[in-house]
Amino acid sequence: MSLLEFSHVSFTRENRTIVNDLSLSIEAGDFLSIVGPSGSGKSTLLRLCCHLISPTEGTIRFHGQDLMRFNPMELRKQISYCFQMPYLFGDTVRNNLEYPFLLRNQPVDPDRLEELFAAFQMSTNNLEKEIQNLSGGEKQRIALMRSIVFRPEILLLDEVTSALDVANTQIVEKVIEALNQAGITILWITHNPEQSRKYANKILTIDTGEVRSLEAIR
Ligand SMILES: Nc1ncnc2c1ncn2[C@@H]1O[C@H](COP(=O)(O)OP(=O)(O)OP(=O)(O)O)[C@@H](O)[C@H]1O
Repeated sequence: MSLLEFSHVSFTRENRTIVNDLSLSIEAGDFLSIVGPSGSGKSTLLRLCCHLISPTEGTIRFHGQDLMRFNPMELRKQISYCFQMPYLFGDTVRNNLEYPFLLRNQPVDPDRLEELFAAFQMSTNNLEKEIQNLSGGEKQRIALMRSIVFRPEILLLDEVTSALDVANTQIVEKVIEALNQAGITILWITHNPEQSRKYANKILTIDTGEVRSLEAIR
């Protein structure tokens, strides 16, 4: 059984088909790069994966069960989505990184937060920084940290290095590679052709909402 399976999925809005009859199987441990022109439906595909939107037609199965039947809040603990435009809330970085613990009624684990900052080669002093004072690249990394405080089963990444310099892009790539090596399934939208081939075992090319190719490269 595939971990996540799309069969004949379409998504239509305002008489426009954004995803068209898409079928795709994602296996546990896959590292899938998603590429394709702007507006081809890549983000829409990720939104479908964690039930931020529902298919107009077709079925998505997670562990063999209809994704629409999972409680969306519970589902998003297992399938975590890191948005293209980092969405941070509250006043400080700490508010954002403590939120996943609150959601699970668990005490905040300072060691886990330290471990995350160490992985991203950032100082824990950033915890007290105000969101409005963060750079675009800092926001991107804090949003990514928040998505992985608790390791999800599937991590959905939407151009998460677009605001980062070369050095920080490499740091983030290594974090993501390590997560995949630890068994987390990754679906990663990237516009960078080199990045798309560096770590992935499969490359999905979509265009006008349809699968153009699914290439196994490892
Ligand atoms: N809920 C919606 N209602 C109407 N149009 C939508 C909706 N969601 C997406 N679209 C449109 O569908 C198309 C595909 O959008 P999507 O964000 O999935 O593309 P993308 O491949 O991720 O693009 P980019 O690479 O530029 O981020 C776009 O033209 C977008 O405006």
